[in-house]
Amino acid sequence: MKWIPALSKRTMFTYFILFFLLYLFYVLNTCLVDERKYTFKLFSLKRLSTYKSVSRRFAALLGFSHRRTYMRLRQPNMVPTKRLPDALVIGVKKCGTRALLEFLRLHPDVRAAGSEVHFFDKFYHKGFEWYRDKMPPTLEGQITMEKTPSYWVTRSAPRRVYAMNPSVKLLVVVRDPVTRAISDYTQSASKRPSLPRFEDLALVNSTVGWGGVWSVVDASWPPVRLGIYARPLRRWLRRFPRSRILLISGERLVVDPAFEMARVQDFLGLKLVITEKHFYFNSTKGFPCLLKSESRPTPHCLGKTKGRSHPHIDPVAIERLREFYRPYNEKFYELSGTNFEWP
Ligand SMILES: Nc1ncnc2c1ncn2[C@@H]1O[C@H](COP(=O)(O)OS(=O)(=O)O)[C@@H](OP(=O)(O)O)[C@H]1O
Repeated sequence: MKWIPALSKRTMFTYFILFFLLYLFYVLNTCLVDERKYTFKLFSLKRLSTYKSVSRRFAALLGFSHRRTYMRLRQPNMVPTKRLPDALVIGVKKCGTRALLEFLRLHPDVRAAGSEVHFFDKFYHKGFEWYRDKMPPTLEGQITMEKTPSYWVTRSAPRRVYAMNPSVKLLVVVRDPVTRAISDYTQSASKRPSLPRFEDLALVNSTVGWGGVWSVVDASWPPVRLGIYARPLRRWLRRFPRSRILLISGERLVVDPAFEMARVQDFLGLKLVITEKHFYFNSTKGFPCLLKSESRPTPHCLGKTKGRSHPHIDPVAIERLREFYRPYNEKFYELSGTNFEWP
């Protein structure tokens, strides 16, 4: 212990300062380590909010202040995390599912995967970890969402969705099945210009009893089959109560988006944020578009593939299709408890 008096006061003070700086450096690094990934975050002006929270943690670790804030930040749900969806847009193809999701994204409490994930139909074998990783990070109180219209007609989807979360909320956009079929056909024809006429695919010749030929609706053609909404709805209702499934009118989503979005926000338990002040009708496009918002600084419409002009269809074929769908629509109104009043 002889060496202690040998140290001058000045040397001891220098050592003290050095140790203190070392301690500060250690504490700062501890704060900068991402709690989930254990990687160091580099300083950048864009990360101002990160530094704000880091400074709070730093102060708290030093025992200065912000103790309560620090404790709050320590809770895992204050850090945005990827979660399995709380709500799904499960269908129906070509009924306005993209519009619904884009409108919902205006809500600060909604975070949705940008593209269709196709987990419950194509990638179920990849497991829930894979699915969760496709989701955007959300904060506690925010809703995680995804839309894949093909879930509606995937036979195993209701069981799989139920296995993920029996309390999940399901949204289904439906539209007059005749217009839906034409929209579906228009999309295919835009990719394959050599596609036969709609009328030739939707109607097939059938021989009737007395040897005559009569054209009947081809219910096996996917654009026609998909418009029989009663069958998939029955399958979903076997797993989920009607109160967990919201049916949205594709027609009203176009003529009165604010009204339909109020129903959606209510169903999802969100505060009413998306109102008529978010929309304007773009007469060139013939559809409602979005006014500038917090998330987008300029007004914008959905892309070119949404709201295409449809080819002229022979009114006789249209009438045949209407007759074909009528009993299925009635069944659908009965099951859903809503009369959509399609012609
Ligand atoms: N606001 C707005 N802007 C543009 N389009 C709108 C809008 N609201 C509803 N729609 C209708 O949405 C139809 C496309 O439906 P989906 O988004 O479900 O298509 S898809 O299944 O995802 O391919 C699309 O069908 P088409 O008109 O045949 O292109 C539109 O009729």
